[in-house]
Amino acid sequence: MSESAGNFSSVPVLDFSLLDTSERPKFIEQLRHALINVGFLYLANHPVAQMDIDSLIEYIPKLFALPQESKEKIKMANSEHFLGYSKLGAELTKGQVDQREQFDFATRHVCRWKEGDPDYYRLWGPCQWPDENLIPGFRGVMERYLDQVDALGYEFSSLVAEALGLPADGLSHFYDVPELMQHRAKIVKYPVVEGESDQGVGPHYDAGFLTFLLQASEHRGLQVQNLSGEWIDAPPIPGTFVVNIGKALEFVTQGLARATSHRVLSPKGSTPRYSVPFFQNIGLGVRLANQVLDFPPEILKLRDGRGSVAATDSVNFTEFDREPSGRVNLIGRVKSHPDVAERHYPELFKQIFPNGYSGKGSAY
Ligand SMILES: O=C(O)CCC(=O)C(=O)O
Ligand SMILES: [Fe+2]
Repeated sequence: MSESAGNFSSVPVLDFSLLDTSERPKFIEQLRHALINVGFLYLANHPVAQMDIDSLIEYIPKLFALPQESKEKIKMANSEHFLGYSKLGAELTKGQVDQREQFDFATRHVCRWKEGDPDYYRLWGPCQWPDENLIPGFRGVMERYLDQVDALGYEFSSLVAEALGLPADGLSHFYDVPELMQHRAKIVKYPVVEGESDQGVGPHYDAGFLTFLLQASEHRGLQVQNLSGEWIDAPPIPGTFVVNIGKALEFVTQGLARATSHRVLSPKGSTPRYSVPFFQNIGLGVRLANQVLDFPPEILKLRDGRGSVAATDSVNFTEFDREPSGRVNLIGRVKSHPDVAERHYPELFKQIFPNGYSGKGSAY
């Protein structure tokens, strides 16, 4: 194993409350290290209300316990926005079935697509919510949660800018116009599985800027890959988010902020693992290749000292060098959810799956 700084053996914990103290520079320094060398961090003492988090965590088993037919009523296949319910085994990562059941939600948004617009404008739109009578109060709690993580995401990206030697608003033009932004979140159940595969979700990168992950039960399972390719555990730490970097942020920071490959193993024991990842997006029309940022040489030096990333199984979202962000996202969605794509994006589906979808294709 090489000695480079990127060969981390655990994920650092950062204390958000330092920002209001004289120790602010320490936070920024730790953030810089985590961005460049790890690509993952835990965020403790963050501003999202613990009461709302606790209440969301309480709702999750109830959400999955809804009658199957009421879950199917809001299935993702209904939605050209890829929002809604996916039953166990409906999603692929790199052509392998993920053993997870999930609901995809998003921050409030009205679809802006109209005739003649690029098809990726259809990616964003309203959520499908479960019947309020069956799970009273859930929608309100989830919306409050999404609003708060949304705000944290913007605040955090200005800290990322600062840590990498940019002005605090150095990344904000990627967010387009806030009213036109939509961020997505999943509520996920990883059941205990019997059989050969323990792929909760296979090795992958996230697409966007930042991901804020709530580990909503006590199970281990999340693992992140260090530079030499070893899988490092990121067990749940109560009261924290796991924050990681997506491919878009890696691209625009010239690899300073690392998108780190990660996966989830199915839980052992007798109870399911639950999690809630929130994916912070950038504007659909932004072409990252046209956005060149100027980083101080001493920061770029830290990246160069890190060493390069070992070969990894995660190969998704490689199109940022030529396609607008929305198109990269849409391609990712088509590969993960071919059934939804076949229904709503038949042309693109045919391009990506020219021989149809066999259940074993070349999907992520
Ligand atoms: O469930 C988790 O802990 C992580 C999920 C994840 O990495 C993803 O959905 O992108
Ligand atoms: Fe992920």
